[in-house]
Amino acid sequence: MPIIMPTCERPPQFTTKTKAQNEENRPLVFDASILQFQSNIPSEFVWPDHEKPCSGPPELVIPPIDLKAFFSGDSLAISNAMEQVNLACKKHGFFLVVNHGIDSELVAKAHKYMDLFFGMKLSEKQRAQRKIGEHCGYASSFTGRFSSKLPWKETLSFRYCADEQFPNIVEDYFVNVMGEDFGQLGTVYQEYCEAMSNLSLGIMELLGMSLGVGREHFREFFEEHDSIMRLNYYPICQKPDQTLGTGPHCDPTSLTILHQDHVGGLQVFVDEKWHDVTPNTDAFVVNIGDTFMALSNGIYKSCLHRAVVNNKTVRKSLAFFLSPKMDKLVIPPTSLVNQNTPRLYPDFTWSSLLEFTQKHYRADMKTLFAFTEWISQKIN
Ligand SMILES: C=C1C[C@]23C[C@H]1CC[C@H]2[C@]1(C)CCC[C@@](C)(C(=O)O)[C@H]1[C@@H]3C(=O)O
Ligand SMILES: O=C(O)CCC(=O)C(=O)O
Ligand SMILES: [Fe+2]
Repeated sequence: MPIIMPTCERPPQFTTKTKAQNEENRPLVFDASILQFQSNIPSEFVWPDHEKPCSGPPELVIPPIDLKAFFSGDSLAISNAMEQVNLACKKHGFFLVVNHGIDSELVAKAHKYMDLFFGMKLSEKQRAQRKIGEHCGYASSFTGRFSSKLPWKETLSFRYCADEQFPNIVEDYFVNVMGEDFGQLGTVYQEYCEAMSNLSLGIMELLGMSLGVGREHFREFFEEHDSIMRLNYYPICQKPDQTLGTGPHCDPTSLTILHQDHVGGLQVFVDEKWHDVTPNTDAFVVNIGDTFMALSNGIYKSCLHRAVVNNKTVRKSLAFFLSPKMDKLVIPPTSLVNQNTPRLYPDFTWSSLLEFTQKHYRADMKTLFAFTEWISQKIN
């Protein structure tokens, strides 16, 4: 059965189809289990020359932050961690954390169950198919959402709420969407999200101290967070220099805690060039997102990053996107706003920014700028 065919009906906003792509009006399907063996890749997956992966990028070398030392109460360790975070977040919004206390067995199980889920037949995975305009569910390269610059990846995204009203939200998601047989898988990701929730609130203490607004400020802001867990699965690609696993972007969310496997592929844009982030399976990658950049009144930068693929092996990453309650107003602490640093962004809710990225704009490196333009036009 032919795997990649011209795209079918025109989803709103995201599709800039040419007539040729619609002539056959046949469904575009990204079935990685077959596509990865095709020597050429379809034009929809070929990125423009200026965005294609570059050969031999330098490695980003930054000292990991030792969280165990920070939480030990040792004043020197605390000031070191605050300084490291402050420098990194003011420059590129990216840092690594080690001695984080997350059970390595739990991380290993989370990766193992990704192999199980994404190794299923496409029709099985499509039982969790993500609907247009929604951010949860299974997506295979967003074929129904975008029509060019398609990412070479499959994803499964689901919600995690740190709210006792939803004590088993992840387990329930898997059982309700995929069936009772997926209960164990749901339990592992429930535990993983709980661990990510604790870790991200701990990092919020460090960020608050490093910005001089106190340990509790951002921890309290995110106490009842409504976050997104995303499993990224990057199939082997025969033409890895033609495409991208995830295009260049800043995460619209607040804080991303990412675990990449041993394969490597994450790149961060620093000093005007792309840098490889060498895999370190004992570390978590942490990056500032657009919403936290607004919360810090632009002092901390939303990290510009992307993911490349390869022709040898599958790559996987686990991304936890910390986000505030949907209706919570994103307003920086008053101490970060003064004559020298006036307000950079308008008040907004996370739900409005999320909706913007899901229904009106493909998140990239200019999302927050485009969003502020969009809401100012809506007001005027
Ligand atoms: C709120 C979100 C939208 C995306 C997933 C989370 C945080 C990162 C965003 C994303 C990964 C940025 C690049 C484009 C995107 C479409 C993707 O490649 O997956 C974005 C996600 C999304 O809109 O589904
Ligand atoms: O897979 C990676 O290393 C990066 C993925 C990413 O940036 C994302 O999902 O937002
Ligand atoms: Fe990202």
